[in-house]
Amino acid sequence: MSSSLPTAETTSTLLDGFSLEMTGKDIDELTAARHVIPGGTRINVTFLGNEDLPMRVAAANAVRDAGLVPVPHVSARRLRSHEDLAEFLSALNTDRVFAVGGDPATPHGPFADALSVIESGLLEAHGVRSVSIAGYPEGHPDISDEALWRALADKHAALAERGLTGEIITQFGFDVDPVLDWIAAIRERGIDLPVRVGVPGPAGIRKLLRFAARFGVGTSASIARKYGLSLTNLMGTAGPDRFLRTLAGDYHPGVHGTVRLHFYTFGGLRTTSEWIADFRS
Ligand SMILES: NC(=O)C1=CN([C@@H]2O[C@H](COP(=O)(O)OP(=O)(O)OC[C@H]3O[C@@H](n4cnc5c(N)ncnc54)[C@H](O)[C@@H]3O)[C@@H](O)[C@H]2O)C=CC1
Ligand SMILES: Nc1nc(=O)c2c([nH]1)NC[C@@H]1CN(c3ccc(C(=O)N[C@@H](CCC(=O)O)C(=O)O)cc3)CN21
Repeated sequence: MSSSLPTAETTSTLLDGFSLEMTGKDIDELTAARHVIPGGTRINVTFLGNEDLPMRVAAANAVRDAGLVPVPHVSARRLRSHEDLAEFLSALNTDRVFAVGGDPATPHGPFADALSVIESGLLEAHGVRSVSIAGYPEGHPDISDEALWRALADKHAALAERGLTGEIITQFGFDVDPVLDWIAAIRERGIDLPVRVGVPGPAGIRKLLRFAARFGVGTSASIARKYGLSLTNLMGTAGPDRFLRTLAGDYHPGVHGTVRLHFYTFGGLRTTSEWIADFRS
């Protein structure tokens, strides 16, 4: 892909409609960040092992009370039963969710993958109208590319059959090239869902490398250099400015279709929100 220089306009357009992510423990962060987050911004709320239902519902309600749009995660493998899912959805009272497989190596209940949550019918039965699904430009450490491609096609078809709108949220990464190559590949496979490119929010280099290692995200020396991650000065911080400029420069609507941004905040919802406000100004 020929790298072209991004204009301020293409970079700003790319940032339109960006979404953020928080965990159930980040409500104070949300309150602190509220003044720099545009009204109506979507905020994904994680579904992690160290959170419980009341925490997840409280976080989603805090997002709504702040005039923002919660997108609660539903981690298939962490659900203990159909009732567990039904109880969660009725407590959330949300019209959109992010349905994701979940990190447990073995499912805690009847759902082994996001497709089975979609096919349960429980989402639309509880008022959900839009379902985000996960995407892996760089593959997944424990799942074959073939399984990921098949699951993506099955989820895309299942959403269409059920009249549910959707989008794809990609795993964060530090290298734009595999992201745009992957988006071009899904378009060739007829998957036209909007793609929210996962972007690491600004954070300490040590923290970025720790989460990259935890989630199987590539941080080779060449990728680190491209991103501006110094692997020697681990005391420093790094933001996604180069990543976003490269993405804006190499993005072609005719090839890649609708692309937006999803910022993973790693506990830094306020830092990320302020960084985005500065980057846009
Ligand atoms: N923001 C987030 O929370 C994100 C989480 N993930 C993680 O990526 C993995 C896959 O998620 P999806 O793309 O929604 O997959 P999926 O639910 O569509 O499943 C795709 C295929 O991988 C298998 N699979 C799913 N999770 C697995 C796991 N933890 N270990 C082994 N096999 C698994 C499924 O059985 C299925 O065959 C999950 O572990 C998920 O937690 C990925 C991206 C972002
Ligand atoms: N495979 C996979 N599983 C995931 O759960 C996952 C991904 N990928 N991709 C990116 C997002 C980011 N995720 C997370 C998970 C936990 C924290 C977390 O523990 N945050 C702490 C503070 C962070 C710190 O300071 O270390 C918090 O309190 O929010 C953050 C992001 C979950 N996500």
